[in-house]
Amino acid sequence: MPSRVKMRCLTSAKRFRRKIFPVLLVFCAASVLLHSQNYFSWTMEAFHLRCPTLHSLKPKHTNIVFLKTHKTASSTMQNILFRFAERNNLTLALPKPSCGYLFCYPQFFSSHFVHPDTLPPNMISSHMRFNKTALQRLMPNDTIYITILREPASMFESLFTYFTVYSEAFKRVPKGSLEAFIADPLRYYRPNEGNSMFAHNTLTFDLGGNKDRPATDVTYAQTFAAEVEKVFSLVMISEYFDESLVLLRHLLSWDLDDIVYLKLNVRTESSKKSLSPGLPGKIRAWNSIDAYLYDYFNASLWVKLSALGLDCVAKEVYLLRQAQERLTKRCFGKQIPLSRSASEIKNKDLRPWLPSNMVQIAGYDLPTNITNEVKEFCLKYIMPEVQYTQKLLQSQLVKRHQSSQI
Ligand SMILES: Nc1ncnc2c1ncn2[C@@H]1O[C@H](COP(=O)(O)OS(=O)(=O)O)[C@@H](OP(=O)(O)O)[C@H]1O
Repeated sequence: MPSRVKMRCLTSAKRFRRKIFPVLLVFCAASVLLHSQNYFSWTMEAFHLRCPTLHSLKPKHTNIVFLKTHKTASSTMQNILFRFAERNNLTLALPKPSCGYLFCYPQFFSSHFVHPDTLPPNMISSHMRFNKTALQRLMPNDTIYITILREPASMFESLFTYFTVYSEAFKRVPKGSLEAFIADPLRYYRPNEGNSMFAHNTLTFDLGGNKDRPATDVTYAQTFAAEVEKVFSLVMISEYFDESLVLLRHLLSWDLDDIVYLKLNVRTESSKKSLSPGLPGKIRAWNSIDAYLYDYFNASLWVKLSALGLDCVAKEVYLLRQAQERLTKRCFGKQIPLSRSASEIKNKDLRPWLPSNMVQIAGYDLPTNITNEVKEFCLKYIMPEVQYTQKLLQSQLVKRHQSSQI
């Protein structure tokens, strides 16, 4: 070979090696990440593709009030917060035993309802009737307030079925007929009797508002929505749960693994009633303040999503769902989790609380052939609210006891 040609070959070989080296490096790094035990984090790289970069140096926000509204996917959201609090060694304000697993609802929240050994808190997320002043006194100054709403017709159908035996109004209705109730609600509803909040504008009540203001008082609904907006940095929407979580992740500078979840507190198909045409409109009219709030915050959710970029949101939702599929495979060995009605679940700690035997709530059982490490990991995702609350209270009491002995 002539020496000039030889020289050219050697130079291009060097150039090739120089080019291939970074490619190989990237490939190796990707494959190490893919096969590492860190299940979800690798997707974070892809995350930044179409999204405004998260301020990676900004610490994750940890001081949070989540107002847990009724029948809105709030148990699923609470489970996300419970796991986050545990992983990050945070203090969660929990109800004192005499309040049950909620903060003496339906009374307005008071710091007297908090178990003293769960103070001072970083987070609070159990059912309560919202009381801004009491919470602002209890929580750190930089606390971020979040809540969740659901479309009023499907929410009311869920409330009606779930609280059939708790609400006097619902109990009065012949044959437990939702149609009969909504045809003439004032025949069955008494505003001042126990548990009346499950039968009229439940979201408004949970948010601390007046559930019984007349539907004609549109100014009340408008003023109330504006007040809620001033306090809550994010109002999630149950129908767009994953999109809401993307906003939450950006608001709090959290990672993808922080928002991965499995659905909790889902009724079995046999416990759901379909709504005949015309019924949703009547339900909205009866719950007119809730309907106003829902429309208002659904619109503001989409303004926020658009500001983040719908492309970015779609990408993150896709990655979240992929992470969920991997979680499901890891915990259940297949694509679809072992969801079953509460009575069929072998492990008592995994049976969701049932308000009566007239409604069936699905929960999860774990396969028997998984390692203890996987079991420990998966249990947290599927543990129902009551059992997880007890577990967290126990572990916070132990921690408090240990630190008082040092
Ligand atoms: N991720 C997600 N997205 C949308 N919807 C979801 C999700 N997780 C739970 N759910 C539905 O939320 C309903 C239960 O709500 P809550 O957990 O707030 O109920 S409770 O008040 O705490 O009992 C319950 O609704 P119904 O099944 O119609 O009763 C659940 O199916």
